Amino acid sequence: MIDGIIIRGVGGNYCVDTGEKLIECRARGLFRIKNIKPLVGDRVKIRITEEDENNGYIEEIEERFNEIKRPPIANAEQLLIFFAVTNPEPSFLLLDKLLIAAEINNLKPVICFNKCDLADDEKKTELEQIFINTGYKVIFTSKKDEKSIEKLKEILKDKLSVFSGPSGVGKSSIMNAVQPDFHLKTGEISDKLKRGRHTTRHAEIYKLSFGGYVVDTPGFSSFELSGIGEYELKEYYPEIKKFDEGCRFADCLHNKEPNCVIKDSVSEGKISETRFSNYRRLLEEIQKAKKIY
Ligand SMILES: Nc1nc2c(ncn2[C@@H]2O[C@H](COP(=O)(O)OP(=O)(O)OP(=O)(O)O)[C@@H](O)[C@H]2O)c(=O)[nH]1
Ligand SMILES: [Zn+2]
Repeated sequence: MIDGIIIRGVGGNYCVDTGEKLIECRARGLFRIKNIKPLVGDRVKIRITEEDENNGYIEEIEERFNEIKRPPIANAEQLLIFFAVTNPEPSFLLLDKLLIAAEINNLKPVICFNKCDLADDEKKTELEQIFINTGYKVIFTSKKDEKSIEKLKEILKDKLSVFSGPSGVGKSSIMNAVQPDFHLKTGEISDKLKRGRHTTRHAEIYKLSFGGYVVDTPGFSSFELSGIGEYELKEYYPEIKKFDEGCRFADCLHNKEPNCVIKDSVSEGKISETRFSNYRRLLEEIQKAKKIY
């Protein structure tokens, strides 16, 4: 049997990349009986059919370490969270929601501020400071800056990465800068894909010539905080967790309680005001939703 990764799945046909070539596969009936549906991103073992060396059967599916829903993809490793330094201005609330989504889905987040040719060093430092003490990786890219593209390539190399972020921040441009023939490969279907991609359930990951795969997923932006409890929210803010031991109340929500050390950490600049105010907004959203139900 040969190892491979499912890179595309349409109507029960799966395209498996073995590293050497692409094999069109069907799944063994066994999976249907067990109610397992192969997913794009699945690591599989396949058997080539005797009649045709370009066709095969999926015999085994390796255990998944995660699974995202929209689009359905298994084993994604990183979430690239794209925003522009400006034009459009970044929404830090949406950015935080994407960080939480990454955490929930077991993806390593990488914050990527694109169009950095439009920002000076002061602006970049300001953006970096927002994520002080979070431990999150923050990078700056520009399609006009070859060095920044090389750095991004190192991050993407040999991993399955999901691109997320709002429209207009430059995700497609960066994909094309990372691999110029993306444009050609996706070009023919891109118009149709663009119109349909918010509703389409067909998922596909794109192979990088230097190793690794990427997928663009606008669906990830429309993320809801459903399922997170009010006391759980702070678990998704590493810098709050870092300083929250000194808080006199073990169950402090760091919102309206008096003498909260987290508020001191904010005044001291150890936690950014932007992040803290987003935390409180999300907390209020969660509390409001709780009252409705
Ligand atoms: N100055 C500057 N402009 C950029 C950069 N990257 C992209 N742009 C411009 O930003 C606009 C949007 O770029 P796209 O690549 O289409 O953005 P997108 O995130 O893929 O948008 P959707 O496809 O709608 O999700 C285009 O006019 C690009 O030329 C950059 O690094 N610097
Ligand atoms: Zn507190």
